[in-house]
Amino acid sequence: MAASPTPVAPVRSLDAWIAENVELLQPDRVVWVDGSRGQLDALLHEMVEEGRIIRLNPEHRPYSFLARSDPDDVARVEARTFICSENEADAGPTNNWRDPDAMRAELRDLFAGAMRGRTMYVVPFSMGPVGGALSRYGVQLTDSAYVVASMSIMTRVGETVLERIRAGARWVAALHSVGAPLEPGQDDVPWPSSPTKYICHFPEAREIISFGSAYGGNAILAKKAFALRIASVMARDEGWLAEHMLLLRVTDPKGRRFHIAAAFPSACGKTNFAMLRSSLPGWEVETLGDDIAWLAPGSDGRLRAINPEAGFFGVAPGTGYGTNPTAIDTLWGNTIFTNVALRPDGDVWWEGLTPTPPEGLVDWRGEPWSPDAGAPAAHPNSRFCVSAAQCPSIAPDWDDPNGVPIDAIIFGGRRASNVPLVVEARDWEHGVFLGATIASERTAAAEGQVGELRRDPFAMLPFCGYNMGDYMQHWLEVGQRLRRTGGVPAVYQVNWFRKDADGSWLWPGFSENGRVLAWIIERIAGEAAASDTPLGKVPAVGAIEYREAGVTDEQWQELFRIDERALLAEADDTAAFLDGFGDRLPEAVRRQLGGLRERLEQSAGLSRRAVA
Ligand SMILES: Nc1nc2c(ncn2[C@@H]2O[C@H](COP(=O)(O)OP(=O)(O)OP(=O)(O)O)[C@@H](O)[C@H]2O)c(=O)[nH]1
Ligand SMILES: O=C([O-])CC(=O)C(=O)O
Ligand SMILES: [Mn+2]
Repeated sequence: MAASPTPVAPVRSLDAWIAENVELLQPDRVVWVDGSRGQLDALLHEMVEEGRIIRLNPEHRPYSFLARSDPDDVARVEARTFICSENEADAGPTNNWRDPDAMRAELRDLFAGAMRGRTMYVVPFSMGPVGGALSRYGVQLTDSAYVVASMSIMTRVGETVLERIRAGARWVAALHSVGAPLEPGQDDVPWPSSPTKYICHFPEAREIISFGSAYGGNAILAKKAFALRIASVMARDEGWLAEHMLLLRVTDPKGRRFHIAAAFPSACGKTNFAMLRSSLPGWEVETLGDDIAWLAPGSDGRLRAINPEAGFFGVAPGTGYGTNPTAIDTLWGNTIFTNVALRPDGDVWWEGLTPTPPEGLVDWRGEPWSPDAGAPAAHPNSRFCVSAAQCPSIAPDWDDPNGVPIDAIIFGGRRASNVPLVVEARDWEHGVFLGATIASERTAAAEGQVGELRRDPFAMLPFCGYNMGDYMQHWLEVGQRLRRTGGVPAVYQVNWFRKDADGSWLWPGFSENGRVLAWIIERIAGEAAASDTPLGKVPAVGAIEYREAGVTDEQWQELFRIDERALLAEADDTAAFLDGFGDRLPEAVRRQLGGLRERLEQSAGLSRRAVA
């Protein structure tokens, strides 16, 4: 039998891979994306003409567009996301696994003829500045013009990358189809997609195959699929870290500069923190990245980080002048919005942009909307896609290929109870434990029940390309290596989302998070006081001026209240979660849990005695 063309054969050469996929997918035409403004302009114009996107009123929002997705294609589909490693154990208990050969066979059937009636775009892209030591290349084939336009904003696309690949640089193969071929005479829809969805990763082959969705994290394959899932495997093999982290530089009133990387789960505040305007005078934050960081021990012995992306794919709802003015100033134009509401004047709106909605809105589905509709006008996971360079707080050297040296790593999550506003880890091993045991309430960033508490280790639950137990071990090893050179960053845990008994936020968040950042920096500089708790060190009395943030003494106490009984119950839950990793769980993580339980028991005993 003649070898059938397959999207899944080991990649021989770029041209052979494309030729095989053209034969299998049968697109009407193939277009190479060259990264030029002219080509992107023409593509966007064509999409407007075809009714796929709406051009916003240029008087309000120049060169900006609104895309409305299929109502069944609005978020990442974690249940349809697979790590197809050769051994199931290498995917680990937190990933869906499929046998790579079986998966490839199934995908081959799905992809046969999948691009009939459509254009196959060839998108060569670089994660990180082209030519940078930490940068990596990829090529995405896609039949979605929306994905091409988004990739052009989110990554460095085009000729310069292609030259590197032609010169022999390694690259990741990323195949994508919306899975909606057009038969002759068949009418198209604005957002083609398929009810059958597969987001598949082949870690050993460094390959991605995505079918059926055009939504961000499922389809802009440079982002979650490459820069996190495949890159985390590369990082494991090569001794670095690929993380779901924002990157920022903070300059204190004395003019000293510090660099922070922070991992919060999806829709838990990375973009907002990366663009922080601190309420504390004299503290300046510059943005380096808002979602993904690649970190590697540098020749200077420190952990250095780059933002591999070139744009922001940010959550719209909740973004307003009162919360994130920098983001609002970033979005003045040149932006692709997805699933936000449309105003009658041709501009956009979403919940939180202004305190009250304007009259005459059209909702994200394209239906007339009024405040009594009983559902938000913008989808809770509606997004903006805009170039990083357009952000007023972007650091002038944000795309330095050598990255920045990291002083502190912060882990966060969305927790109504139990987790204090801020905690300092006792050391790196304790910090790894804090990262490994993050739990967070589910958000609209993925399909599923919003609000449900789940474990999200390192904010990487949906993004780790291998066994999460091995991943914890890898973190411990990177720390050991940095310790030898004196470059271990400090580690902190934050929680902006603790609530009181009535369900109101205890902490105002946003610009007031600058007070927490200042305490962290002063700790690193050896200038701020802390007190010990069973969870780690917290700000000493007077170390943070919370009253200036409008927080009462009672609220402050509640923000740091340690409920030993609830925390011991959570520790039991943590033990059950960690047991799931079996012999892949590092001993150090188990030891940390033991230490936490001991400290909590002791503290509970002390308070019992105090009461008696
Ligand atoms: N209450 C409160 N809400 C916040 C805070 N920071 C961010 N949010 C809200 O949380 C939501 C998500 O915030 P983002 O900054 O977009 O989250 P992200 O981590 O960048 O999300 P992804 O792009 O999904 O990875 C938005 O609705 C924000 O308004 C905060 O300090 N307090
Ligand atoms: O991947 C997406 O669709 C957006 C994102 O940043 C996340 O979910 O963390
Ligand atoms: Mn994200």
